[in-house]
Amino acid sequence: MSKLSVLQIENLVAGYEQRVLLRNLFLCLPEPAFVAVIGHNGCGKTTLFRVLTGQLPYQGTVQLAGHDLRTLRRPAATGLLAHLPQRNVVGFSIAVRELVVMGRYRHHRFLGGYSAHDYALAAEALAGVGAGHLAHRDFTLLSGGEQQLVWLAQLSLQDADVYLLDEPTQQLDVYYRRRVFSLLHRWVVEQQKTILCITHDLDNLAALSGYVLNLSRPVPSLQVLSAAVVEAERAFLESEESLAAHG
Ligand SMILES: Nc1ncnc2c1ncn2[C@@H]1O[C@H](COP(=O)(O)OP(=O)(O)OP(=O)(O)O)[C@@H](O)[C@H]1O
Repeated sequence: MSKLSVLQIENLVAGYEQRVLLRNLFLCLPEPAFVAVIGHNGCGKTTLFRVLTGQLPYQGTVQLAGHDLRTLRRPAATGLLAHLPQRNVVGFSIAVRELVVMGRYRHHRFLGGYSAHDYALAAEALAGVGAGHLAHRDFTLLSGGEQQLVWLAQLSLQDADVYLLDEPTQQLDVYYRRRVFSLLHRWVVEQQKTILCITHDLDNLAALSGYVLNLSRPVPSLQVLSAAVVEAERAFLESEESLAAHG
């Protein structure tokens, strides 16, 4: 193989005090790729993201675009990684377009305002997630689903190599759920991004191309997405056997 994997994980062990959640995980992500990270509640999906964003100590090796994760102080600031957490709260009134344009923060000069170009990109990003009409609304007054679309628009402006999304469709209705998955698919195909997306929304996965990583499996590994694979993983997650293994 001539090209380094954008994300390479070897023998990763991580968890909390008495509880190891990720045990000897190996992962070599092809680039670009869409990876659906699935598994039971509490199996360690968000914990994996906490490792990748430098919020949790771990054993083993994690390489991001050829850099040892331990040597990267702030992967987001260098454009290697962008992260959309499960809960993102804003405690003050702010216009949607002002929140979205902050996705351009790496291009922003200290004490300088955002440029007309930045705002044009923010408008484009909002339109891309189907939320162009929300640009001038107060973010804090939007519905949970509308807020989630705004976060996705902001994320798309960060222009990172690897995107980590923690249940991005959680609060969305059926139409927007499908729309978000096809948007993520476009980021992979058109912009060559690599996306790890935690989701419980198995219904939308079968139609996508990419991979699934089931962290409830005793030895999780990347599997190529297909209707048959999604059904097999659903059956595994619904089985008593898988719950017993995880309990
Ligand atoms: N700071 C912490 N200290 C101790 N235990 C924690 C801590 N954070 C999370 N946990 C526990 O670790 C387990 C895994 O949590 P994690 O958030 O990774 O699950 P998850 O797979 O993302 O689940 P869900 O699908 O419900 O979001 C849970 O049982 C959780 O209670």
